[in-house]
Amino acid sequence: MNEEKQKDFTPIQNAQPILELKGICKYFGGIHALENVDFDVFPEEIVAIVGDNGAGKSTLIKIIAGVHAPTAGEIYMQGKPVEIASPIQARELGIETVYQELALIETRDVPSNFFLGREPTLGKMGIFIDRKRMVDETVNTLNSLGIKLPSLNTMVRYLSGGQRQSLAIGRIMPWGGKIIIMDEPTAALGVKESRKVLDLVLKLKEKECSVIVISHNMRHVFNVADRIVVLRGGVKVGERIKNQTTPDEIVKLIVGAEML
Ligand SMILES: Nc1ncnc2c1ncn2[C@@H]1O[C@H](COP(=O)(O)OP(=O)(O)OP(=O)(O)O)[C@@H](O)[C@H]1O
Repeated sequence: MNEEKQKDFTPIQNAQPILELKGICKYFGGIHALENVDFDVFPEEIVAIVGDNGAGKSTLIKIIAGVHAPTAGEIYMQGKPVEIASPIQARELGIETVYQELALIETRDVPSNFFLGREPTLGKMGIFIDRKRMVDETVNTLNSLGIKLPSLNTMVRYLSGGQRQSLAIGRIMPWGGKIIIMDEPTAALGVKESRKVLDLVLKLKEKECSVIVISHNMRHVFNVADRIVVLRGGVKVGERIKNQTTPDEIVKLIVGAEML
């Protein structure tokens, strides 16, 4: 059972959630990774999911991303029940995921990675790749997000961690996703690079996307999130509007009263 009674966490008055999860359970054999979790995302909102190791954060986003099927519970998008049976279906529903591993190809350049798996082709036969279009669209999207990379011809292996993360985020934009999921986007990044990635997260909101972000970094969470959802042992133990809470309160929810 959720430990807190549902309060009014609606960030936008009278807005309908773009995504609603109700009573989600996920069991891996005897492991209860998620137990009766309700989770909403509103339009143009950044929601942070926080919790200790093993709290169920990744499991929750994998259910939204179509990687795992829930053991029980319902999912609604714009009020309509949906089944997210695969990552492809998630994409069709407008849900895009940037995983920690980023899934970039080190030995290929920026436009090739930007268009990975959806390369535009020339002519009716569709045999030749339209490199000019790839370069133009890559430049346009990166510019519109304020992403600066040293050169488009650079192999991804020579980009910094922050530049890779920016590329991995930027390349989801042309898919037109309305909900962007990010798993620890600032993990292993320095201060300056983290700042750039956090700015990019805020930019996605300006572009009318909603963002679900997992982070262990409380400062980063408080920098970007509108709302913070806390999981502990697979249970949602709290949910706070960012402006109505403190890092201290969130940490207490993460570790639980018994640890204090
Ligand atoms: N595929 C799986 N098979 C079996 N157990 C799993 C699987 N995925 C997750 N679990 C278990 O479910 C629980 C929640 O794991 P999850 O990865 O969702 O936590 P998390 O909050 O993302 O943790 P972390 O911050 O360490 O990544 C853990 O006990 C984990 O061992």
